[in-house]
Amino acid sequence: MKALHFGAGNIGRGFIGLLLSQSGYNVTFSDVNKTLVAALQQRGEYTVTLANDAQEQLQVTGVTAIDGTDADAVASAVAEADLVTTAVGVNILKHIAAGIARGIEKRIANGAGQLHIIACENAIGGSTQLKEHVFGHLDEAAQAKASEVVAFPDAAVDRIVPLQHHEDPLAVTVEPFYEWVVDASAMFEGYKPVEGVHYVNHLLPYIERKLFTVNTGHCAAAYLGNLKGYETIQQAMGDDSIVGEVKATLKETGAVLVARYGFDQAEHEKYIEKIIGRFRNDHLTDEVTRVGRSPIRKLSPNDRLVKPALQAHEMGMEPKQLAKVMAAALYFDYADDPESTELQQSIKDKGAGQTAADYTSIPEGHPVFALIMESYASIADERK
Ligand SMILES: NC(=O)C1=CN([C@@H]2O[C@H](COP(=O)(O)OP(=O)(O)OC[C@H]3O[C@@H](n4cnc5c(N)ncnc54)[C@H](O)[C@@H]3O)[C@@H](O)[C@H]2O)C=CC1
Ligand SMILES: O=P(O)(O)OC[C@H]1O[C@](O)(CO)[C@@H](O)[C@@H]1O
Repeated sequence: MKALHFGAGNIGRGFIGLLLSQSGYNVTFSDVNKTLVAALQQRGEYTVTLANDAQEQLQVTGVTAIDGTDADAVASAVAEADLVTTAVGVNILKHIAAGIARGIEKRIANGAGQLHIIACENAIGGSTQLKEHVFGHLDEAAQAKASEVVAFPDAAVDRIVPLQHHEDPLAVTVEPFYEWVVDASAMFEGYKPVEGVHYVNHLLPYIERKLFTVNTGHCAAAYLGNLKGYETIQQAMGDDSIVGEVKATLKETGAVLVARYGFDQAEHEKYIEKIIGRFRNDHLTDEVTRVGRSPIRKLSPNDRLVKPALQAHEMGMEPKQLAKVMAAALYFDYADDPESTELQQSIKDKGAGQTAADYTSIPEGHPVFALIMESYASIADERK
């Protein structure tokens, strides 16, 4: 069985590629990073290390790679694959869509079998977004055919994989925990399950629980830690006041999740405690600049801060702590992150209020907007 995975980065090698390989797939990675592609082609294997006391090592074999900029190679790989997955970043999905569309056309012409394409990104409806990009490259007749033979089930993926600092470009150290949940209701009947994947018929509670707990909590630690000058999440989580603020943030999202989806309160509290323990894993070094990366994406309306804050407001709560994290995100100033530089430039040009309104889409005058600006002003006072 052949799997094609877009993105041979940290999640690609350390999570999705590993699980696919363990399920018996020969994995081909498509990536634009020439170093990674050449190393995968030459060696055909790599090592995943689990960040625990035992430092257990898992060997991933039978892998190779193609150059993601080679349109013919990408289309052929899509045409021949039994499963396609991605972990490139949700904003990159539009860039891989044309190659996937050409591959689908080839599959249709060859009479190839059904195909699942699963985007493993931190976003609600990642595969659905990818489908829209792909279908934008197909004419009406091809779209109709593609709908019969290609499905795009949405997914939630959870495993902390920090930036890697090894001599070997393929080596990857990952936290032991993982969760990969896939929407089975969008899959063709008789699909072959991937070992370790949890298939569910209603994905929304899982993706929102994950995004609004793991990702909201993690970025809270990053943005609040950054304000205090910490360089890593581990340092930030060594500060009791930050841990208190992360917990207060997750209390707000937790209230929304429990009310919306009927999660058991005590179980949800255990889920939060487990996640706080994962953030603290001292076998990992996770830079706040990685976890806070892409602040514009993180401040966008459908993401981990704005969405639960507006849901909380609609339910009659006052999401003060989520607003504080959004305000802290506006102070995330990291020159190597293009979204951070864009955000800082916007604050210089238009002011923090207009910037917050533009990127969060929360209108000025909305009570949550007022909370963000109150926090922004008190952070400014503290920094004087
Ligand atoms: N690292 C983590 O802890 C987690 C990350 N995620 C999500 O997984 C996705 C990937 O994240 P990471 O692996 O951390 O990022 P990464 O930066 O390590 O990997 C992304 C890879 O995609 C490649 N890429 C970029 N453009 C491409 C293109 N046009 N075609 C093919 N490959 C391309 C890059 O060269 C890179 O190797 C993101 O959506 C992220 O939100 C989800 C859960 C955990
Ligand atoms: O690109 P993003 O959304 O920051 O993704 C990385 C995040 O996902 C996580 O791995 C959680 O699954 C966190 O480590 C990290 O904060």
